[in-house]
This record gives sequence, structure tokens and C-alpha cells, in this order.
Amino acid sequence: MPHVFLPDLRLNVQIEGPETAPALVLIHGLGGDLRLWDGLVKHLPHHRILRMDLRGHGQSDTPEPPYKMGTMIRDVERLIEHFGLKDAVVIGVSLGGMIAQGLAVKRLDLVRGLVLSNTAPRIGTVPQWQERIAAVETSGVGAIAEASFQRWLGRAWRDNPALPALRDTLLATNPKGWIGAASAISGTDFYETTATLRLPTLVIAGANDGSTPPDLMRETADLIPGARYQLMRRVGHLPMLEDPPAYADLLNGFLTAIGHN
Ligand SMILES: O=C(O)CC1=CCC(=O)O1
Repeated sequence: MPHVFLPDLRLNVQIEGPETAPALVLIHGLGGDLRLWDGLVKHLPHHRILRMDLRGHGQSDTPEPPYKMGTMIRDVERLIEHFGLKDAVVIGVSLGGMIAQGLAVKRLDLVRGLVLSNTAPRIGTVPQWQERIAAVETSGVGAIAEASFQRWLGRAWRDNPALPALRDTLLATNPKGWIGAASAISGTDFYETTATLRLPTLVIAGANDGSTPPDLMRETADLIPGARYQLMRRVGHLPMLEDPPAYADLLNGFLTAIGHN
């Protein structure tokens, strides 16, 4: 997979689809990487799709932690500019959805629409993130793995077919990258700025999501006038991985409704 060499950072990216097609930007969450979207991308053959490994994740560089949310937003902004994408629909899950919110506030000229998947203006509490960061500093990413899978996949997490892929990706994440990005989440509260957004938005919740539960997702949708809210059943925090065809149906419905196809 190609790397983009920014002056201070090398980011691993994948860009595919017809060059002149409407653009989509896909942003994964904490402890993930760009492969999260593999199952979904197959259902989107008519779009120009950019996805990346965020700093500290996948095959991208891992600067020393902590990271700031503004820095992570700037990374994605620079990639969009690098590829000359215009009027993109930005689709972010969890941490990726926080980056998407911040990017839309900062660069509405680049963002035509938002898909906020299993995310919120603020996720968790500072003490929760401090505790998780301390555990990863002491014992590595494995220390938070089981609790994360439980939050992400719900009570029957051990039997979830998505578990092996999630486990491989999370456990392969550089602890410094995980700590860096968790620090960015911990320091972020976008309630006031997200409430200023006025653009087509789809908010997707998963019924079994213990990290960003349906009520929180509904509250997030209510911040943005006109945002659509869709609840997916039988999935948790990562519905694009757990049920790619159903996720693609929701997404394609939204893209058609806003004429982004
Ligand atoms: O770990 C979690 O509970 C959920 C999460 C927060 C940000 C992210 O990307 O995942």
C-alpha cells in the first residue's frame, strides 16, 4: 500500500475508484486501521474512496504520544489536499467520527456531507481514559483488549464473527500510537462546535454498542439540524465490519438522497 510523505509524517493510505467520481473519505477508530472498511468498499464501486491509517496506527508512522485532536484532524485535512479531493462525504467511526466532526467545522469547503458512525462529540470521561492509558503504559494494548471487545461487540462478544479481525488489528497497534490517540480523545469535547454544523449528515448507531450507545448517538444527531438517525440492529460499535451489506445500504441511501453518486 502506498505511503504519503508529509513533511513530518508518513501516512499509509489507500485510494481507489474512478478518479472523477464523487469522493468519500473513510476514517477508522482507536486501535483500528484502514482494513476496517474492506467489506464496505466492495459495495461502493462508483466512488473515489480515500482511506488511511491514522498516525500511530497500522502502517503509518508513530510519533511520540500524546497526540492532540487538532493534529489528527490536520493529518486528514492534508491527505484530502494531497489527493485534491473536493466536496467529499467524510465517514468516520468513533475516533474517526470525532476527526470528521472537527474537520467539517474547520474545513467545510472540503466536506459536502458527514456520516457519523458510532461516535459523539465527547466519548468516555477523562478518568476512564486516564485509567486505560495507564494500563496500556504498564502492560501494553492487550491490557485493555477484553474490556474493549465487550464494549464494542456486546454481551456475546466472544462468539462474534468480527472478533478475530478486531483482535488482530487491536493487538498489532503500537502502544504508543494507542496512547497518543486515546489522549486526543480524552481531551476532546466538540459539543459546542458540532452544534454549529449545517450540512447533510447521517448518524448511525449500533443496538449492541456499549461505547457510543444508541441514546448518545440520538443526542449527537439532535445537535445537527436535519441530521438523519439510523439504528442498526444486531451490531455494536463497528457495524461496517459486522454487517457490511446493511451498512452499505444505509450509506448508499444517504448518498443518493444528497445526490453524491
Ligand atoms: O474504546 C472505546 O470504548 C471506544 C472508542 C472510543 C474512541 C474509539 O475509536 O473507540
